Amino acid sequence: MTGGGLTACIIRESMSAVGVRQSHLCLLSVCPSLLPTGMHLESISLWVVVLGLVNHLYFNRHEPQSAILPFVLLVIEPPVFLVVFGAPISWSGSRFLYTYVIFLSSLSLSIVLYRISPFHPLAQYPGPLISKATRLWDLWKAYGGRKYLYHSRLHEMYGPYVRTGPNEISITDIDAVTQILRHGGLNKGRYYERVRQNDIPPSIIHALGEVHTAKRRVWNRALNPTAMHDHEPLIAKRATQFVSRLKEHGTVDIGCWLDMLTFDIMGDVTFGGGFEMLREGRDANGVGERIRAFLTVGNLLAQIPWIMKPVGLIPGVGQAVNEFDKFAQDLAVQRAKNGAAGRKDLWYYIADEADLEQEKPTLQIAAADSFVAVIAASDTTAYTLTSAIWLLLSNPACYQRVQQEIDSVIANGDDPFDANKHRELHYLSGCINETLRLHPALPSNGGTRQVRLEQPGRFISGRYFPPGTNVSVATHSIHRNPDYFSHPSRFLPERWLADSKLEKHEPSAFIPFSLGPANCAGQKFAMREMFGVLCALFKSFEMKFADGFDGEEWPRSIKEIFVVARGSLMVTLTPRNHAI
Ligand code: HEM
Repeated sequence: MTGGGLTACIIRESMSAVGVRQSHLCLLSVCPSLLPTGMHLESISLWVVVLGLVNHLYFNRHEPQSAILPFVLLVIEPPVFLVVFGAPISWSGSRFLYTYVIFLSSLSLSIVLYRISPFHPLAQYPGPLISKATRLWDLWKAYGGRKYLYHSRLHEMYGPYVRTGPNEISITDIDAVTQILRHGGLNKGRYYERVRQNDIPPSIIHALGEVHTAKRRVWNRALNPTAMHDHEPLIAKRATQFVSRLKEHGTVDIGCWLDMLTFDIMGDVTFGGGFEMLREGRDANGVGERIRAFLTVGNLLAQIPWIMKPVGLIPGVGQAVNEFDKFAQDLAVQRAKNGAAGRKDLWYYIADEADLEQEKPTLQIAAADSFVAVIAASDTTAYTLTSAIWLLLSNPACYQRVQQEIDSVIANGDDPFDANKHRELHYLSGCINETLRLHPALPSNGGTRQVRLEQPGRFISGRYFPPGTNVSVATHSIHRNPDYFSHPSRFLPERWLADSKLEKHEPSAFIPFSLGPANCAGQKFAMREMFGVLCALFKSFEMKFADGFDGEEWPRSIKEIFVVARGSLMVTLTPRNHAI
């Protein structure tokens, strides 16, 4: 064996020992005999460029599951290459550095040129050059919480199909969106992978295929009309407490109080109680903070799924996620210990306490799913209610009309939570729909869907989506598309009334709860809650923006973090003589 061959052999062995698979070593097995002996810097540079191109070719076909392997390879390849192919060991550090620069430059350049070239499989889709070249641009927009607004502007410029990443298309064509989300459409993509990569069991949000179907069966049972009989009194009880707590204050951040209300409701409905934020007047356990930290970090990491694992290992970054998981586990353990408190809460169904499923979930799995109820139901509903109040206060004529309607349907002393009365509140229904249209709680419908890399490409609405394409459903843009709704940016609750005169109104383009088998499991619950809370508020108070509060500024505080985070909405409440 020659000296170079022996070195290569040692390196191969030691790399195998640290877990680098044989197939990856092929990157290093460019035959030494091809190289001239006693190579000069120039000829080495050429071969390092080739090494960069070989890496691109390899990773282009084998998308990394995590950045750890590519990172290790990128760090060790240039020095290994030099040693294997006989560069003098006496070479100075600056020459090694030079080799790295050449290697990384050739690799990056080749990636970028390919992505923006006409040879890329998504080349036919229009979009900004920077988005075609790198995901870092979208990551930056997501960091500011305004990615959905940026995508909306791109759709106005480029049309219904926009390339928003090297392998990502954002879509506003509702025919395509329906095909993507319905049965047989596209699976949830790598955005949802954080949990799938870890030891944490997937919740309903992350699960795919049969696992999802089984979970969804349980959720449907937990929120069906019979189960709702148990949940509804809890909503009414908390909403009544909410009103009486508000009466103790003249001016409040209504968004913050709505957060506390929805968390308390979901604490009761899911775990038989435990948060008591309304009583304390604050989020004493930091539940909301933990959820928002978890969603913010998760949403950013998910923009580039393969960096999730290594970045998650950085202290502080993974901490938000881990703390959150532990918190969910603690609540589950507590509830399992306390029992059902005489009522069938969501835990009763999710943990299958009635033994209806073939396989009973472990405590860890049930904890993951039941905490989804708190995440999925609280911020979404609180944000929609806050937006409804903001939109009504910003449109005084609509405010007057909805108040008159509620007063005429729900007489003083009547139950504002009566579902039969809610069915008569057509204008209020229009206000809620219009809020969901203009301010969808998941502005990008959650994460991306994907044509999986290992599957054949798909034709959707007559267009080809090659394997590996991520597809983003731009709910916010769809809802504000003039092809689907007349005066799309205006708050016009009457567009939802039977006698509406507005020319364009496309109900199939109204998707705040998503579509298909993974649509919102709690849609009816959310509607019941929002009708009840708004009726209780309008019967109890006159509302106006607090003195000195700039109502027009509030929308600028809205940030997408999968769901939505937003700033304070200061409102002055004056009790009415319409006691509930
Ligand atoms: C205004 C309030 C709400 C809105 C706008 C909303 C919207 C959505 C959307 C868009 C999704 C799809 C997410 C994705 O594909 O990643 C979703 C999923 C889900 N939502 Fe809601 N939601 C609301 C309230 C609720 C409530 C109150 C509950 C429970 C009581 C709930 C439970 C769920 C669950 C369990 C899922 C996952 C469904 C599945 O994967 O099969 N949501 N929601």
